[in-house]
Amino acid sequence: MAENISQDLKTGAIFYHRNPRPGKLEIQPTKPLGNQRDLALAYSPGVAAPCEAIAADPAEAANLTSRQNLVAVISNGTAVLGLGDIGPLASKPVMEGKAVLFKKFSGIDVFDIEVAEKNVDRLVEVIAALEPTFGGINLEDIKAPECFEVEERLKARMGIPVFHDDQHGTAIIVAAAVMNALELAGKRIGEVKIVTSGAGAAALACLNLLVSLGAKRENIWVTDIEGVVYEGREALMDRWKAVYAQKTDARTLADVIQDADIFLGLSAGGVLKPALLEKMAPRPLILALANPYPEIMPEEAEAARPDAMICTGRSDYPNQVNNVLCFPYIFRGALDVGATTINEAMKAAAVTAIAGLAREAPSEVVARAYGGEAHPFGRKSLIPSPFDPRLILRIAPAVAKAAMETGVATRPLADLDAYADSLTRFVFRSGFVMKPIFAKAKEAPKRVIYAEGEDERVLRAVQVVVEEGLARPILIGRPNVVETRIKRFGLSMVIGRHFDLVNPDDDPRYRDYVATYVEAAGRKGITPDAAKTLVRTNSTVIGALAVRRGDADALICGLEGRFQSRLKHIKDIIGFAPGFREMAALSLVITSKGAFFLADTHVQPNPDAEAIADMTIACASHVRRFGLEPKIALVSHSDFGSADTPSAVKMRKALECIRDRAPDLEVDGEMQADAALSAAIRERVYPGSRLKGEANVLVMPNLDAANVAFQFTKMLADSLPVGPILIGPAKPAHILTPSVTARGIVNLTAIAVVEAQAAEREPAAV
Ligand SMILES: NC(=O)C1=CN([C@@H]2O[C@H](COP(=O)(O)OP(=O)(O)OC[C@H]3O[C@@H](n4cnc5c(N)ncnc54)[C@H](OP(=O)(O)O)[C@@H]3O)[C@@H](O)[C@H]2O)C=CC1
Ligand SMILES: CC(=O)C(=O)O
Ligand SMILES: [Mg+2]
Repeated sequence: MAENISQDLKTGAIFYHRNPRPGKLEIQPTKPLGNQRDLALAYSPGVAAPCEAIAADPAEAANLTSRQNLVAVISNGTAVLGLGDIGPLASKPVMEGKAVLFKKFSGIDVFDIEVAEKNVDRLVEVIAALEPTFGGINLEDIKAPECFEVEERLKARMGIPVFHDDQHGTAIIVAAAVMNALELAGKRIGEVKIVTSGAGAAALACLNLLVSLGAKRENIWVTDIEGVVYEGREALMDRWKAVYAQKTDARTLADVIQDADIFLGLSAGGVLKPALLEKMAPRPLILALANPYPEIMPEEAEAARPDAMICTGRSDYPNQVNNVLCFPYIFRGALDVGATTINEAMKAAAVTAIAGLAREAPSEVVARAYGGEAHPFGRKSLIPSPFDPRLILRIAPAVAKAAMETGVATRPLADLDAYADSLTRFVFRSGFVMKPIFAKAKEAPKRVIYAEGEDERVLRAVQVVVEEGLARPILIGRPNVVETRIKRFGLSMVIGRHFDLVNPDDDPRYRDYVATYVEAAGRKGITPDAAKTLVRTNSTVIGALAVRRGDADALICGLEGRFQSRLKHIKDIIGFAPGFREMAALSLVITSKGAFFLADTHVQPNPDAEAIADMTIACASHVRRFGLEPKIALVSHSDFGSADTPSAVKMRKALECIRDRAPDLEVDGEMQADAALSAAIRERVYPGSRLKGEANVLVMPNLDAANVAFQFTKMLADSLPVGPILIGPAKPAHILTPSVTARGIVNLTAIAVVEAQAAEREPAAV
């Protein structure tokens, strides 16, 4: 079928695999190996200690080696995609590809193992002997019927999960699509007629799973290259296929497709002719899943049957049935509880989780992956997209729970909710650090007004805010525009029910807002006429006035335009919190090495020592809201008095002010950034610093330093930025930057709600 891949894609794929170095994988150590001692720990003689511990107690292998996170993807190359028996060496790019997907989607390490062996007995021996190395075995692209026997025998022999993905991964996704399609068509699984093209690994496994979910064997008609599988047929039969043999005179697909509700194609391209579709039952489900060229192209199927729901294996059409929707996550759940097998209950849990996710509102990541075109649940969105970041969050915990309930978990989890939360590390890297903020926000959600209520990122964020119960959103925007966009982006929130709307073209409070604006900013150059215009046209002004008047508890504005002009409106209208002479911005970067707060990244070009002290003390209370104890470094080019430049002197003076005003803060300076982040380096330049360990708050001498450090870390460390958190307004207000994502807006919303809660308790707290 390779001739059906475009020449452009072929050339691109060869280039991709060849450059900049051959293949798609490398192995990375996870422990340091920087000196003699590391060498002695990692290898001889130190390594003897973990060896002995495992010899004494094999369960220790899960604590002392990478085994519990290591899966073997094993093929003998006999049924590679739809390419057939191209041999183990030629299958290696597919197996390396699976390794990449395992790692990227669920953090699982994989050794791809291509075995030159077709004999079932010998293949089983080779694979069974690998048990000490791995936490699980993913069999791949081994042809039917041998694959059935290989898997059955390995499952019986091995104490770790053995999962032939072409069978069960495919079956799980197909079952989820079938459940959702039947729901939309108003049909019951026990009553539908299913016809297959293909009676191989994938097709038979799909049928077995559908039968376990309620499909009736007598309603299933199997066809393959020899035609209908009937009782008494001798050519190309095996005992797995024979299970579905019908007592019939029908011999071809055309003979059995009459009134079929489901066509399940797992065979070869082009075998389903449009004329046959006309015979199918109303609202049929067509699963044309041969790769890369389906049994029928979706355009042809749709032309013949406009009422059909259509799935293919391809990424360029809706409803892509691809086993990547499942294998990274079913193994994640299985490995995390030390499952000895992947059983029927675990598979059923995965089906339910996938089917359920398709019914949730589409996520921002999915919309971006599909150029803004994500379909809400319906005939074009029967199953989730492979890019849906929620797959791991839904599937892995469901699978882990099912493993525990059926007694196959050797390391059961004490707290499944905590486990589900921990999986956010694979998705939203802000997950852990933001967790306490989200939890606090949900306790007492506040009214947050969004100045750019028509913006796509804001609308997507507000959908999440509503679903997670973080705040009561108020959007500034025109009702018809907001409504149309909600529909276009496939969101489910409803004006008035889930959020409120301020229509800038027509709001009964217009006169009151103008009066408030004149009262707040009349002495700052805002004339009554200017106020009238701005209250109609400037959504930041409207939002800030709503916060000042108590119609909202916090403001989120920005995305596009100038930070400083928004800041001026906030200063003019909301004003300063008691004790503040200036505002400042605290930005958080979450990296693989930890979370670091930087100040002032956006507001004061060159703060004096007093202003540095003000912002440092204010930052400390913000950092505590994240459940973190602030460990603050006043950073500079100078290390504890090594230079007397004006900025070094300023930072030393700032330290004195802070020590006077907040003697208990763990803060020191001035110091270089490496001394801030490494206690060992700090100890060398100044033994006895009050700052211990690694700083988590770095206060910079000026805006250039802070902003450059922030942007540099954001880009080079592949980190996730949160903020900027505006410090110093009388009530919470934040200005988004152009690069913010919907997830970033959700984060800032939660922060604003927690600030509003604090401001309610203690007005000086913002
Ligand atoms: N979208 C997805 O997620 C997945 C798609 N697939 C695709 O499904 C197909 C089958 O894979 P798999 O089950 O692993 O392979 P197998 O080799 O185990 O099975 C192939 C089956 O298709 C039958 N077949 C082949 N050609 C025809 C034809 N012209 N008409 C009718 N039946 C035919 C074969 O019959 P016989 O044995 O008699 O030759 C056999 O029953 C491949 O195209 C593969 O890429 C597989 C897994 C996942
Ligand atoms: C997707 C897959 O596993 C196959 O086509 O074989
Ligand atoms: Mg495969």
